[in-house]
Order: sequence, then structure tokens, then C-alpha cells
Amino acid sequence: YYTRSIPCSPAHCCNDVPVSLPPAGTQFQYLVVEKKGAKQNVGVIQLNRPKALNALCDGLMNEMNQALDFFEKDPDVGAIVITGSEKAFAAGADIKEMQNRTFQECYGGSFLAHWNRVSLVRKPVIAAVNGYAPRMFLGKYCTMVNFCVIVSASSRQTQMPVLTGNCGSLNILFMQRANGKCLSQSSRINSIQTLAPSLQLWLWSFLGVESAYSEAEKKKDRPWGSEGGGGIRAYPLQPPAVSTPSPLP
Ligand SMILES: C[C@@H](CO)C(=O)SCCNC(=O)CCNC(=O)[C@H](O)C(C)(C)COP(=O)(O)OP(=O)(O)OC[C@H]1O[C@@H](n2cnc3c(N)ncnc32)[C@H](O)[C@@H]1OP(=O)(O)O
Repeated sequence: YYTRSIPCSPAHCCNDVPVSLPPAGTQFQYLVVEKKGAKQNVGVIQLNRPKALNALCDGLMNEMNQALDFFEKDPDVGAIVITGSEKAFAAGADIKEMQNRTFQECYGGSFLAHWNRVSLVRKPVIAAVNGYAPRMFLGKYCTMVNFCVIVSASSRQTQMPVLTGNCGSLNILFMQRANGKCLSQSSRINSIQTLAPSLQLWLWSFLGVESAYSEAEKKKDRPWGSEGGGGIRAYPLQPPAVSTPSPLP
């Protein structure tokens, strides 16, 4: 396949180089890639490296970028979900692959630069997290979930508290879900004003469907997620007033 380092919009290719998409039914080694939903408009990328708990080796991330290219350019696909297995979303970077690399190799070779592709997709990318997701919310170069627009973490998500408020700048929301309810959330929403209005409204309507302000939080009268300093209020019914958004970069 042709893979690009600079992603293009779904509507056109920024450098006019034709892109050959993975043909339907393409087998990936580390991923299961398919379209789901009644309208087949959700692109689902499931990490499929069970023996290594979905550790993000180079091969997996290269395949991920191919799948993202594929879904970004597919006009039928409205949103993309990245998920793992019941035991692990992903065990972070592949530490076996990393262990012998020198600083010079990493720095000079732009180590992990290709991970950024996820954050550049011009469609909402949702990380559906279950099981292990170590280092999910710490630092800037975290596991891939930090590059997704929404992180929907099930109650089985382990190891890390969801409400750290210390996520990468591209994360908009963390949602911990159980029984279909949104129990908690945290975010750094600075960048929300730079998103297209339709995406903002989409986010808020997503919340509206899922939100259930917990009794405990109501009593405390504080925003969900405020523990981490980056919390926001839940808006179960109405989206907040949207100020004039800045144009997309
Ligand atoms: C880029 C930065 C961002 O800050 C990083 O992502 S650094 C990497 C961060 N990730 C980790 O440090 C996680 C390391 N893994 C673990 O701590 C544990 O595996 C665990 C997630 C807590 C699960 O433990 P458990 O006892 O259930 O499973 P095993 O340790 O026996 O693992 C099973 C199998 O998977 C291999 N594996 C696990 N994590 C990784 C990894 N990150 N990279 C490569 N391989 C990994 C592990 O070696 C086992 O395989 P085996 O050796 O038996 O062939």
C-alpha cells in the first residue's frame, strides 16, 4: 500500500498522489479492520496481538495508519472506533522492540513519530478501552488513546484512574461507562474551540445520550473530573453555548 506521512482530507488528496486503499477483505497481521453498524458507517479497528497484550509494535502501528487512511478516505465512514481485547486495550509501546534502541537512533529516527497519525484523522476517533491500558493518561507520549478524540473506558478498564486530567492535548473527553451510563469524565477541552461546530455538537449530543449526573457528584456540586483540575460539567440535556469557533488549522 501507499502510506503517507502527511494525511489528506477525505475529500481530496493534498498532494494529488492517488492513494491505493487496502482492498476489501484485506488481512492485517495485527488488526481486525471492518465496517460495522446498520449503515456500515463505523470503521472499527481492533488491535489483534493477543500474545503481547496488543503492545504497539512498529508493524501494528504501520497497519493502524493504513487502516486510518482507508477509513478517512471512505465517504461512507462517519467515525472510527479503535478497540482492543477484553484483557488489554494495549500494553503500550512494545518494550521488547524498544529495549536495544539507542538514544541517537530514537531521536534521529523520529521514534514514534508515526503514532501521531491517529490525531490527524479528520473524522472522530473513539478509543473504546477495556482491560490494561498502561500509561494511558500520563505524559504526552502515551498510548494511542491519547490521540483519540473520545476515550470511552469501560468499568473494566484497569490500572489507571480515569480522572487524572493529565492527558495529551488532543484528548477531549474521557468517559467511564458502566451499564450504558457515563459515570465520570475528565478532559482538557482547550482545543474544543478549535474544532468544527458540528463536531462540538456531536460531542455534546453524545454526552447527552450517555450522561447521568451521579447523586454523589450533585451533592458535591462540582464538575465531573474536577479532581484532576481539567474537569468540565456534564451537560446531560443541552449543549453549552458555543462561542464562535476558531477556524480549523
Ligand atoms: C511510549 C511509552 C508511553 O509512555 C510506553 O508506552 S512505554 C510501555 C509501557 N507499557 C508497559 O510498561 C507495560 C508492560 N507490561 C506489563 O506491565 C504487563 O505485561 C501487564 C500489562 C501489567 C500485564 O501483566 P500480565 O502478567 O497479565 O501479562 P504478562 O506480563 O505475562 O504479558 C503477557 C505477554 O505480553 C508481553 N507484553 C506485555 N506488555 C508488553 C509490552 N509493552 N511490549 C512487549 N511485550 C509485552 C509479555 O512479554 C508477555 O509475553 P511473553 O514474554 O510471555 O512472550
